[in-house]
Amino acid sequence: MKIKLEIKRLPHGANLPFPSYASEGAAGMDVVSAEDVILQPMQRYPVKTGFAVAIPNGYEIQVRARSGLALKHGIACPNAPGTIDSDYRGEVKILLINLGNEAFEIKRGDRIAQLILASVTQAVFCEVTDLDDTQRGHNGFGSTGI
Ligand SMILES: O=c1ccn([C@H]2C[C@H](O)[C@@H](COP(=O)(O)OP(=O)(O)OP(=O)(O)O)O2)c(=O)[nH]1
Ligand SMILES: [Mg+2]
Repeated sequence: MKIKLEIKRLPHGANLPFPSYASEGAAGMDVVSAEDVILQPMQRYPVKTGFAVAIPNGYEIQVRARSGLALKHGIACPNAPGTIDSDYRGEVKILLINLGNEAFEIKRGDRIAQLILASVTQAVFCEVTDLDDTQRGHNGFGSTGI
């Protein structure tokens, strides 16, 4: 089953493909840049996509790096995974960082990241004075060994 997502093209997104799955079973929709950018080593930049979306209640979009760009050029999402809230109506931007040693050139239309539609359950805190006992208790951060 596929969830319908409303998408609005912005003027600078003219003629660009909307995010799409590169294979039948892909988890992420590849998203393309709406601008030419040169990302210097260690530089962060919010890359324009040229569209805005209205995500249904109960869902979010996660922005994740593309593994190929990460492996070959060190292109990562510093906020990984980026979060697009269901009530956000602004332009979707892809926050990238160049962790490589060389400048990385992005051309308008290049696939720069992938978008994953994911369900979200909101929580409400309910304060208590004591939590139930468990075998793990306070042990964490490698307490079970490597
Ligand atoms: O990679 C991203 C991450 C966020 N956003 C947009 C959509 C998201 O709904 C909004 C806020 O993101 P987030 O909650 O991660 O950032 P914040 O620093 O908490 O900002 P805010 O105070 O606006 O929630 O910014 C993007 O376009 N791309
Ligand atoms: Mg926030």
